[in-house]
Amino acid sequence: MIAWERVGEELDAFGCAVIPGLLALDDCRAAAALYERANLFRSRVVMERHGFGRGEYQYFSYPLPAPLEALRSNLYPPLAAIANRWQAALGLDARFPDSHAEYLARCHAAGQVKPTPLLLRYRAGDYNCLHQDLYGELVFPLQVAVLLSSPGEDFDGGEFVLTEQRPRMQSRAEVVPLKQGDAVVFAVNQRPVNGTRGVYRVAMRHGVSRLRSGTRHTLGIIFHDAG
Ligand SMILES: O=C(O)CCC(=O)C(=O)O
Ligand SMILES: [Fe+2]
Repeated sequence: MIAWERVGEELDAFGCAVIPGLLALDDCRAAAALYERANLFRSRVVMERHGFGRGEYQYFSYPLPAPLEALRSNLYPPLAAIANRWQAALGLDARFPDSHAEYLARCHAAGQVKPTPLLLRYRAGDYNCLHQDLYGELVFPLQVAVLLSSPGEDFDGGEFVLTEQRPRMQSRAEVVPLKQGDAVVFAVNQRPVNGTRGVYRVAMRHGVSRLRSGTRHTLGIIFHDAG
């Protein structure tokens, strides 16, 4: 069982929350091994070629592997409830539908048809520059990354980091400690913050610090599709 109430509170307070042990260790190993199965993916990105960092990732093709499809659609409804709370706090009228199938139908109708779940692979010296996974007008405001490798065992360094850009203020950084199988839920872009003079928005970015040794795999679950 996922403690969604705590996850929601931490997202409200910090823009990120950990779900401990979202995947069992066997499932982590199985998911990381998919990286070698080129036929499962629609494209491969070598980060250095684009100035995104160092390391690589691949976007899955549709149909997604069944466990990934299930994870994406099962995580969506509780996250949509949080996202809708954020929409209200920001004074925005649009609401996210209850099911991921409905949300994807909206993405597809808007021309965002390409699947966005991805597997990432980092080796010694690799890193992922601070970024936002925006792929078109439709943006689901929360996303999930699952650490598939074991820190201190499979790799060292390579920490998940977030920054929060506050209006006319200095940025705040957050390092998220993860164990193998843990997931981090975080804001894709903007989130509401309660200030003394009402709600204001901050913009988040995420990335990964330099790997000191070993190999690190992650599974990224993004809920909007790409144009
Ligand atoms: O490797 C990571 O921990 C971050 C992956 C990432 O950028 C993502 O899932 O969008
Ligand atoms: Fe990302």
